[in-house]
Amino acid sequence: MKNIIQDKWDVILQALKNEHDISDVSFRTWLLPLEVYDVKDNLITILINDKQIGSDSINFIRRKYGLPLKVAIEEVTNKNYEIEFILGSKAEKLHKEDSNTTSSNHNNTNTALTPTNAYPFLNPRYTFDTFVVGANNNLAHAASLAVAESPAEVYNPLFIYGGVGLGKTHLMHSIAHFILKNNPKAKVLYVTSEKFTNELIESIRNENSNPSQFREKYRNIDVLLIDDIQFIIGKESTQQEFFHTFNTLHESKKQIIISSDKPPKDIETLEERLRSRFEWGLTVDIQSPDYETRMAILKKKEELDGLHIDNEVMKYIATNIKSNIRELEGALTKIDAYSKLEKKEITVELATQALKDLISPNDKKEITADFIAQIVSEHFNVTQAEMLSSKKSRNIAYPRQITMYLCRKMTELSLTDIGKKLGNRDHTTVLHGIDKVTKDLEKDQTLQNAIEVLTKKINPQ
Ligand SMILES: Nc1ncnc2c1ncn2[C@@H]1O[C@H](COP(=O)(O)OP(=O)(O)OP(=O)(O)O)[C@@H](O)[C@H]1O
Repeated sequence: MKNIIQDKWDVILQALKNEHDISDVSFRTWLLPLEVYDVKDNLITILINDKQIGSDSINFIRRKYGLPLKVAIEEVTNKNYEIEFILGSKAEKLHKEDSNTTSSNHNNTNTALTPTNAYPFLNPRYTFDTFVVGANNNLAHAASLAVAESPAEVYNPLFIYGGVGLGKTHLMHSIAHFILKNNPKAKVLYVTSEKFTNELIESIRNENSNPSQFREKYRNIDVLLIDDIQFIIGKESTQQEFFHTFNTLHESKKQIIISSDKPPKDIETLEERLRSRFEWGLTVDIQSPDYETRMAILKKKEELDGLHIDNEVMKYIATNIKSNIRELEGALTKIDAYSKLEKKEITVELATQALKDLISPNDKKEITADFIAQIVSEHFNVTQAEMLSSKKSRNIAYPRQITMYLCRKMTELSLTDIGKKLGNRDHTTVLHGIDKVTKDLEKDQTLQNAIEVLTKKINPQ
């Protein structure tokens, strides 16, 4: 038989949401999955589904939502209850004895971040709202959201790892957006470790610039998100500088979020002192998505891009592209472009034709010019359309030349073929581009770093 709390549970949650202006994603992640497990006298036991959000979430939910939930219950029922949270996985073992370990240790202090200017570069599309949660990433998602709601209070640092193109950057940008939305004055800095390295090199090399400017920039922020940390590995001076940045921020209770392709223990050349610091907080992983999640991601992308693609075609893509979400999304874009170019309706047959380079029968993926162009354009924040256009401004022409260089190095394509793929350019233009990049590489360390990062992203083995 249902009790009054269970009867009114939806009303209680809604009251809580409205009262505290809780975002939809936070509501969906933390509150909707809560279940009333038991009500005895004035003690309500609430079940947390730790399979979905991880057992660490119990402390976060207790701290962040314990008191507001208690108040909402009192408002709706006119009765004062104590509440206690338990993990779903431990529920069977529960001794239902009276306990006062409820929200009494709850701490509702609101730590507003120091108001200063925010200056991140963030992709507006990478938010929690556009992030599809599945079994492969639910723990990473929950931990990211907890950090976004309570920076420097829960997991510090938060270390997110996973294979190429599985959503690490998307999650990091989501955290930054969320924090800035709550507090537009927070100083949030998102950088790739490559950029961190380049800026450090620049500050050491450039006589006019003062190394302390570099330090000031990195140590006077509220939240540092550093993406693809694996690329500073092996660079001793960068590791050393990062170590000091980390310590300064951590000591002054600033949030640090790090992403990598491997967990700290598997990064061979990582200095021991950094490794142990990375493990101070919480380490979460993102795995390859299962079929249902792949379908959900494709549907989300279809909706966001305003495409209309037949379900059978979606199934074809989701069945055949398994391990990389970037490729999954790229496939959808490619099919759409192919159908426009050929002026044909999108069918499974057309999809098979359009994706023949991506989906080969023995599942051995070819590195294509399209894929290289996609990775390079993401890296330099230009669109693929701009890359293929006739624009000659340096910020577009240089990534284009880098694409030419990488196509030459990483594929079997001829100069003529590369030119065709990159907006129908002739082979002398391609040759010129490749020569330029080759020459620059001899002396430009920033470019060397970029090529190293791009090569690893294109071909992770
Ligand atoms: N769960 C998800 N829901 C929706 N889109 C996703 C999801 N995961 C990844 N994506 C999309 O897949 C693409 C690649 O993701 P992202 O760049 O975040 O991967 P990454 O793990 O940082 O890759 P890399 O290791 O190459 O840096 C992005 O366009 C991102 O929006």
